Amino acid sequence: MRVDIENLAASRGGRRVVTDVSISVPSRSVLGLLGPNGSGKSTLLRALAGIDAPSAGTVSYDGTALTALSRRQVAHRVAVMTQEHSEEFEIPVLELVLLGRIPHGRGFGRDSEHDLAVASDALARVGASDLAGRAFSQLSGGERQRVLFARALAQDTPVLVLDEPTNHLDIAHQLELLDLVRTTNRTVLIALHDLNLAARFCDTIGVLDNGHLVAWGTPEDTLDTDLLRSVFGVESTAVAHPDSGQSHFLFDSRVRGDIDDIDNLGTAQKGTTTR
Ligand SMILES: Nc1ncnc2c1ncn2[C@@H]1O[C@H](COP(=O)(O)OP(=O)(O)OP(=O)(O)O)[C@@H](O)[C@H]1O
Repeated sequence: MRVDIENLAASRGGRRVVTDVSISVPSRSVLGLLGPNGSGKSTLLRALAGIDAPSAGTVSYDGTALTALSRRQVAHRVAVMTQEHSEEFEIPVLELVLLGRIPHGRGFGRDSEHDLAVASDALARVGASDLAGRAFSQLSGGERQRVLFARALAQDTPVLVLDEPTNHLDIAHQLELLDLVRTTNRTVLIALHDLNLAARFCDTIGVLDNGHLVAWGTPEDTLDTDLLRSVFGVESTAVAHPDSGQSHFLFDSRVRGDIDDIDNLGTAQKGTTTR
């Protein structure tokens, strides 16, 4: 399913925090959103998933504006994994994953064999079958993240919106989840902080800075040391991966003078006298 974003603006708390974003995301491709803290990634994703109405512009799925669809129709098209989730879910993990089936069913307690099979399969795909009977509230941060990803998969939608789905995961589970994202055959809109993983797993990268889309294209065309300096305020070195040849960024330092206190701390810890 194609996702078109045209001249989108979005607000949080009555303040406009995303301005004039236009991107077209082809069906079954992965768009990675990058940007510093507070640059508007979550706000943009909320608008793309129909959680918040945009303050200007449109989001359409295969040519139909999200605002023209009912909540149920939206739930058939997009599954969302946001950063906010209740820590208080006392229900067992399998029940939580089954909540992803609600748009397909007729109500609570009416899960079919098919729903159970889809939910169990989703848990297996994230390597969390052993957690099925555990209370969600008693899981670790990374376990919760994998279970919530399983719920999104179980919703069985052509579009997935994922807001930093890997931030609690160990490296093996980060790679596993992003492998699933790549091979899931859906249109995926994903916010990430790890630039190297984003470059490896996303077809297209969009870089937000202070609510503006400042770069958009393939990872190779988009990410370079100048952009990382101007948007993230870091000095970096690009090296080619010995096998794939793909650029990999080594982060050297904050741009000098950007945060003096941190610079001073870093210098003191390294025991150097140069600044
Ligand atoms: N519920 C809210 N009410 C008011 N302002 C908000 C709210 N949520 C976010 N904001 C503000 O909107 C701006 C964009 O926040 P957003 O969460 O979209 O950024 P982000 O790029 O996802 O950040 P991060 O990388 O830290 O998750 C920030 O200035 C933030 O303080």
